[in-house]
Amino acid sequence: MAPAGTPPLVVEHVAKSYDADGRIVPVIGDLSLTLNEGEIVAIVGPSGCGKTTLLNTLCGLIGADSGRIRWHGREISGQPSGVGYMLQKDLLLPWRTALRNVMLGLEIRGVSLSDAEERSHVVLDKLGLHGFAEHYPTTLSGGMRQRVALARTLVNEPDVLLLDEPFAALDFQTKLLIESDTARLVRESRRSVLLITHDIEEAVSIADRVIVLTKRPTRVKAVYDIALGTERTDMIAARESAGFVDYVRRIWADLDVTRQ
Ligand SMILES: Nc1ncnc2c1ncn2[C@@H]1O[C@H](COP(=O)(O)OP(=O)(O)OP(=O)(O)O)[C@@H](O)[C@H]1O
Repeated sequence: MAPAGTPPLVVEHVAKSYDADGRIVPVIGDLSLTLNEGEIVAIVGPSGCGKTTLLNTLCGLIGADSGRIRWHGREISGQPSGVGYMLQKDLLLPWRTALRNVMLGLEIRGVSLSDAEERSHVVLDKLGLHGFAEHYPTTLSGGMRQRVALARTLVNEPDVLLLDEPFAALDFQTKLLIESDTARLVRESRRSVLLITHDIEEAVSIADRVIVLTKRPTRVKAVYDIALGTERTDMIAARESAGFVDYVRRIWADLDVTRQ
C-alpha cells in the first residue's frame, strides 16, 4: 500500500509518437502532471493535440515511448486497478435494462447478483434515476443514459475517474445538472478525477486545477489553480461567481485559437 499522501497519479516526462505508414507523428512531446487525492483536474487543449492519446496512455491502453507513469506510487504495466473510464459515448448495452447495465462490472467481478443489484440501485438513486432502473437505454433521454453510464462507472468505486469529454453531447441544461451531480458524488467520496474537455467553462466551473496543453506535440502550457470561493458542487453557482469569467478569458487566450 502506498504511504498516505501519495498522489494517485504522477506523470513524468511522458512522450508518445504514432507511426502513420512509416511517418513518425509526435503527439505527446514531454508531459508531466500530478493528480492528487480528492482533486478534480481538467485538461484542455487545442483540437487534435493529443488529449485522448494521453488518457489512453495513462490507463495503459497504449504504451508510452518514454517517461514514467506512477499509479499510487508504482509503475505498472497494463491497466491500473481502481480506475474508472467514461467517454462521450455512453456505450450502454441496449438489451440490458439501466439496472443491469450498471450491474455488469460487478457481475463480471463475481459479486453476487443480489449484492450487485442492491449496490446498483443505491448509485442509480443518487443520480436521480429512481424509478428508471427497469428502463431499457432506448427509452431514456441522452442525459439519463449518461447518468446510467456514470452510475456504471461509480458502482465499481474507482479511486480515480478518467473522463474523456463525457458531457460534450448533452444539451446545456442537462450538462450543468449532470456536472453538478458528478462533482457532488466524487467530492463527497474524495475520488480523484482527470477530466478532458473542450469546454473551458466546464473546466473552470468543475475543476480545482485546469491544465492547458499546447498543440501537438503536446506539453503543459499553463496550470491554473481555480479559486472561485463557492461550493464546487453547484455548476450554476460556480459559473456565476466572481473570477469565473476572468479564468475563462485567460485560458481561452492561452489556447491561442486563431481563425484559419
Ligand atoms: N492510432 C493512431 N495512429 C496514428 N495517428 C493517430 C492515432 N490516434 C490518434 N492519432 C493522431 O494523433 C493526434 C492526436 O489525437 P487525439 O485523438 O489524441 O487528440 P485529441 O486532442 O483528443 O483530439 P480532439 O481534440 O479532436 O478530441 C491526431 O493528429 C490524430 O490524428
